[in-house]
Amino acid sequence: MLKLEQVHTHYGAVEALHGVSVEVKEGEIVTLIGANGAGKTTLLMTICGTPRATSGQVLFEGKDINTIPTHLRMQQGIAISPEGRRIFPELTVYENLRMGAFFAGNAEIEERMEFVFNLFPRLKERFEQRGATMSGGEQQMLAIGRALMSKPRLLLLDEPTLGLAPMIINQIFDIIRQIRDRGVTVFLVEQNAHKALQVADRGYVLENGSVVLEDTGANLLKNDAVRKAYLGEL
Ligand SMILES: Nc1ncnc2c1ncn2[C@@H]1O[C@H](COP(=O)(O)OP(=O)(O)OP(=O)(O)O)[C@@H](O)[C@H]1O
Repeated sequence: MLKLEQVHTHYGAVEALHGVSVEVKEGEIVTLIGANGAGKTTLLMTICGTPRATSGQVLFEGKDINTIPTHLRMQQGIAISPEGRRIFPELTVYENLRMGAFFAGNAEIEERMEFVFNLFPRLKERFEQRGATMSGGEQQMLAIGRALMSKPRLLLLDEPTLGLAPMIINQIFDIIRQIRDRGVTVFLVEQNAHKALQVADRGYVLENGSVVLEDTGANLLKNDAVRKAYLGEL
């Protein structure tokens, strides 16, 4: 579904990704782990097109999307729940969700809203509440729900459990599984390596802008280098 081949991304003269190749197949949950500053957010944003890859290919369903602008990539079926959630604090839950389906007609919005409320009953209960007044976990649910409102085939999640309490973290991982089971492919960036690899079909380890390991989630959990650097074991 998604294939990055030898992708290089720069911020000005500084190269943040040094020839990264990553694949996400339809129906998978793929996890990307890595230390602070490794380039995880840059990788997700390169898929979205801000910034664009300076060389290499970003293929979505076989087509190179690197030359098309971000909003057209979204129209092709990619959505992101960004780092830090970036919900609209002054808007209500309902209004935030509508912003995620900007180009859809009313009937379609209702259908998508039902899909989101089914996954997140809490959002339905609070649909008139302003974003800013929601708890961290609720805001994260709203950010994921808003991304789902564009009816993506590929959902990119950037650190969805950052700063949340353990119980909420478990809920979010449970919801990620449910999203995949309902037909949306997931590419997940996480610092919470243990849970993120548990939920993953496959995973990648990014270090200093390069992929250094790739394997099934189960094998990465057993890998000595991963256990030492990312799981606090050994
Ligand atoms: N807008 C920017 N301008 C210049 N350099 C940037 C910019 N955004 C990120 N970088 C640099 O690119 C590198 C990768 O950053 P990135 O945010 O992708 O890492 P990350 O793995 O997501 O880290 P974190 O887990 O801390 O979010 C870092 O060296 C960072 O300083």
